[in-house]
Amino acid sequence: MTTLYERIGGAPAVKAAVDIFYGKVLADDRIAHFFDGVDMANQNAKQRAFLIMAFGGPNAYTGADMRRGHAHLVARGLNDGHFDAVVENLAATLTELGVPASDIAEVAKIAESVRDDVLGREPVAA
Ligand code: HEM
Repeated sequence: MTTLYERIGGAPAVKAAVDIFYGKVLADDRIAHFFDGVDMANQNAKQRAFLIMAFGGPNAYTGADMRRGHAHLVARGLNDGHFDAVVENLAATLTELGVPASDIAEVAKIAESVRDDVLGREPVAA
């Protein structure tokens, strides 16, 4: 049984998606300002880590890391609308790369699983 990460194309797909995704994020006035002053040398590694996690691939991050990694952004007002914008840009990137809608839906679900951690709040009861 192939994993979502493998189906999407594994590491080469991540590589292809990084530039498209990052270009979209930086062109998006809703969220570009969060990346002001972020170390560009680190950005590529960060984007890769982001995408591998979103594709359900092997990653070294936990929910606690996601809280720590975004706490300074929450302090700057990071909210659900910003999170939605990132997921939207990710879905648009994958659509451009020809990923089927069913797989994109699964990626969005994985992103949802870290929403409360990224936004620094306790999980809301379903
Ligand atoms: C599915 C949701 C998300 C995932 C999986 C994710 C993943 C990551 C990862 C792995 C890092 C690197 C952490 C580290 O090692 O330092 C990171 C940092 C970062 N994330 Fe996210 N992220 C998500 C949502 C967001 C959102 C919604 C925004 C803003 C709109 C955002 C903006 C940033 C920025 C600016 C950094 C770099 C911070 C810095 O270097 O100062 N992320 N993210």
